[in-house]
Amino acid sequence: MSIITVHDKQFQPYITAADIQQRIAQMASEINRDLQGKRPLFIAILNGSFMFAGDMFKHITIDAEISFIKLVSYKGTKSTGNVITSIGLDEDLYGRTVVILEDIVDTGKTLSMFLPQLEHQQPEQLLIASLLHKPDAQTHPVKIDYLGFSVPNKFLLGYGLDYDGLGRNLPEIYQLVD
Ligand SMILES: O=P(O)(O)OC[C@H]1O[C@H](OP(=O)(O)OP(=O)(O)O)[C@H](O)[C@@H]1O
Ligand code: HPA
Repeated sequence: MSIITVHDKQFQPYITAADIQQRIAQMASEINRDLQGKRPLFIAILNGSFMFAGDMFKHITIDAEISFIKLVSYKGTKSTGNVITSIGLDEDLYGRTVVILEDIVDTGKTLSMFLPQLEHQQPEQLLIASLLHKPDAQTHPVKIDYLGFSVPNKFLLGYGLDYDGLGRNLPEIYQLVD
């Protein structure tokens, strides 16, 4: 692995494909152990989580379902501010064990705005699995139940994460060179 250029910026190798795969297998085995008999519904948040979700789900050996949703942000009223809603969620979450699959929790804003909408449907359990977390960037509290890697507050690329549309196809994760 070496330094790559995407658009106008340089990125250096940060997490190898092998390390990502190994960590995901460990996360999946924790989930298999914890959620045995619960028939969890995994909800993957597009676009970024598509690779993580696919690789994670291959390691899930208990009965489980998966659904993919896209979050849409729009301007609410003066009192509600910006609102995040989802498209593509057809399942009824009432009484279900739900596991959200995210590629990254950065500021935490996306999930902290969206999770109350899921909680409103009264799932039995609402769990978060995120491949990456930037604790130093977080401004909105989000409790992550299954975490792949805690990372510094630097822009990342690859394995689903993009820089202006490019780089999602990289099998490893790169860090912006500053
Ligand atoms: O914790 P936050 O600061 O809210 O950032 C995390 C969110 O940002 C990314 O999505 P993005 O909105 O870039 O869309 P994408 O998945 O389509 O790239 C990522 O997939 C998370 O959903
Ligand atoms: O570090 C990042 N890289 C790409 N997309 C992102 N979305 C939130 N954080 C990031």
